[in-house]
Amino acid sequence: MAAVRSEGTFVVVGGGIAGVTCAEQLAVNFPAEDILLVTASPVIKAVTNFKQVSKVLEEFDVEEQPSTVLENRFPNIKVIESGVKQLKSEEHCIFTEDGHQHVYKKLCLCAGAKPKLICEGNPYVLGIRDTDSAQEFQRQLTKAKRIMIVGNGGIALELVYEIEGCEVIWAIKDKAIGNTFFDAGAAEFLTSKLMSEKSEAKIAHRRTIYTIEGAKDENRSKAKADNVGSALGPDWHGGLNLKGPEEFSHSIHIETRCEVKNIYLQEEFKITKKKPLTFPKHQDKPVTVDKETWPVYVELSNGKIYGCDFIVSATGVTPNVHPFLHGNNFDLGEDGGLKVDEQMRTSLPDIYAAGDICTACWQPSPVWQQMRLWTQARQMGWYAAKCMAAATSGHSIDMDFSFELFAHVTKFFNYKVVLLGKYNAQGLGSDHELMLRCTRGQEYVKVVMQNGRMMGAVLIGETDLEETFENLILNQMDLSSYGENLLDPNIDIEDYFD
Ligand SMILES: Cc1cc2nc3c(=O)[nH]c(=O)nc-3n(C[C@H](O)[C@H](O)[C@H](O)COP(=O)(O)OP(=O)(O)OC[C@H]3O[C@@H](n4cnc5c(N)ncnc54)[C@H](O)[C@@H]3O)c2cc1C
Ligand SMILES: NC(=O)C1=CN([C@@H]2O[C@H](COP(=O)(O)OP(=O)(O)OC[C@H]3O[C@@H](n4cnc5c(N)ncnc54)[C@H](O)[C@@H]3O)[C@@H](O)[C@H]2O)C=CC1
Repeated sequence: MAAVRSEGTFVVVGGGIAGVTCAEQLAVNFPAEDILLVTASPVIKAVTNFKQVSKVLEEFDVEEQPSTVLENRFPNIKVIESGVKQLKSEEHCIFTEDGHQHVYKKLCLCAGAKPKLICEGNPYVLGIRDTDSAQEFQRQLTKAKRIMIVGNGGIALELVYEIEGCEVIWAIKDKAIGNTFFDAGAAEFLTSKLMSEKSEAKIAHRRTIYTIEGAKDENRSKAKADNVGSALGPDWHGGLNLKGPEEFSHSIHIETRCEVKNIYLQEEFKITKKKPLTFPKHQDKPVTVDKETWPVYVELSNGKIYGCDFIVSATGVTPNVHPFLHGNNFDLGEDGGLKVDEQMRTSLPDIYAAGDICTACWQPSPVWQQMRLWTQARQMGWYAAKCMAAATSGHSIDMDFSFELFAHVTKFFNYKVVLLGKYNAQGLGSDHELMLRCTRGQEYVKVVMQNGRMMGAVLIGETDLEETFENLILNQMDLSSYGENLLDPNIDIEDYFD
């Protein structure tokens, strides 16, 4: 097919939250110009029901929409559903799979990230990123008696809570669950919730088993995708039936402080003649999975070997910089993302980046850090468009307020979770203090203090403290004189600081 050369002005690559937000904002700024949104996925992600909860905290839904919906809302946006196969930055041009090329005045790369799998190319190792990979996971789960989940971040936390009717072996490197979001205290609070709520269970006759290898209370309570689609987000599992074939609700066994050493397929395993561990012995085991053989065996660094039906690698993401950016001399961050400065510019002229693909390399506010999250993808996409617009008229703009304070609101184990600032004392060294308030089964409040100032907070449950704490972190007021009263449940802290 003959190449068609279009003279686009602003080109955005990626139909996820970062790319769509960037294109929308460019369309508003330049109503008389065409904005090209080039995306490999057949649907785009749109932010709906946006709510600014407080100065920095925001909540919104995310909808998959056909690209025509976006084009109808913004007549100057043209969506091209085709993957970019090559960028020629010196020629200010991208080449798409459909044989076309598009010249840009300014380009914003928002191609997201892909799962960083523990073992690439192994058909028994699944990553979850987009709708297709989530559906493939669901399909395989319906037949699975036991799976292994590797990783201790957002996806793993959500999966262990949602999966029913299938034994789950959860292998984590750390000694407590949820290391990307929580410290050991919060992890324990959540663990007890998982044990109690799930055992009381949605359906009374179902039984839950929960064991943590190496933890103090070792006993249970009774209680393949190509990854070109956009990343899933809040409530991604809501529409999926995450149910295995068995009749119990939960059966989770956690192996702490270990990594995957080897993965053997059934045939390889027979040759090595290793003896698999059976599921840890306990009296109320709800099901006996007396299979002699499993499709795949996982050897952990603690020497244990588990057979299972498949493995979910929930082990983080890698920015999508290959292969289409190959041959361009981008500066990359340590995590492999495109380095961007405080104006969202990459190291190459007229090329910006936003969302999961980029690595923020500006001097951040003392209470902000990058995390590859939905909210940051939206904020970066919006801000990148503003920067592109300003640069077009020869200006630069001040960093957007949303980068002043890290703020994330989400849900884990059915609890509202708010994370603010240096919520895990990230980068503060030993020079900090923690204050805690915890009511089992109800709320967990932790604040991180340094020199009498609040630097971060973890709020689990309906604490109603987010707005006040957000202000206290932002204004860096000296709180030394309040001491522990700060978390006294009998003091209405909102009134205190009004
Ligand atoms: C299972 C799961 C649950 C999550 N839950 C949450 C949550 O609860 N809260 C939260 O804040 N965050 C959550 N996240 C993270 C969040 O989804 C991402 O941080 C965010 O969606 C990233 O947006 P993005 O636009 O940068 O990238 P993506 O959404 O990955 O979009 C990238 C886009 O680029 C396109 N693309 C890729 N390569 C090319 C190419 N060569 N040519 C053209 N187009 C290309 C893709 O088709 C896609 O449209 C979750 C992620 C996952 C995987
Ligand atoms: N509610 C929320 O906010 C959610 C956010 N997300 C986001 O989606 C993205 C993908 O999620 P996750 O894959 O869970 O990434 P993640 O970054 O949240 O967690 C990755 C986990 O894998 C572990 N890990 C990394 N390499 C490993 C290895 N080789 N062996 C064992 N463990 C290893 C890390 O220690 C970490 O616990 C992340 O950006 C995450 O923040 C995902 C789900 C929910």
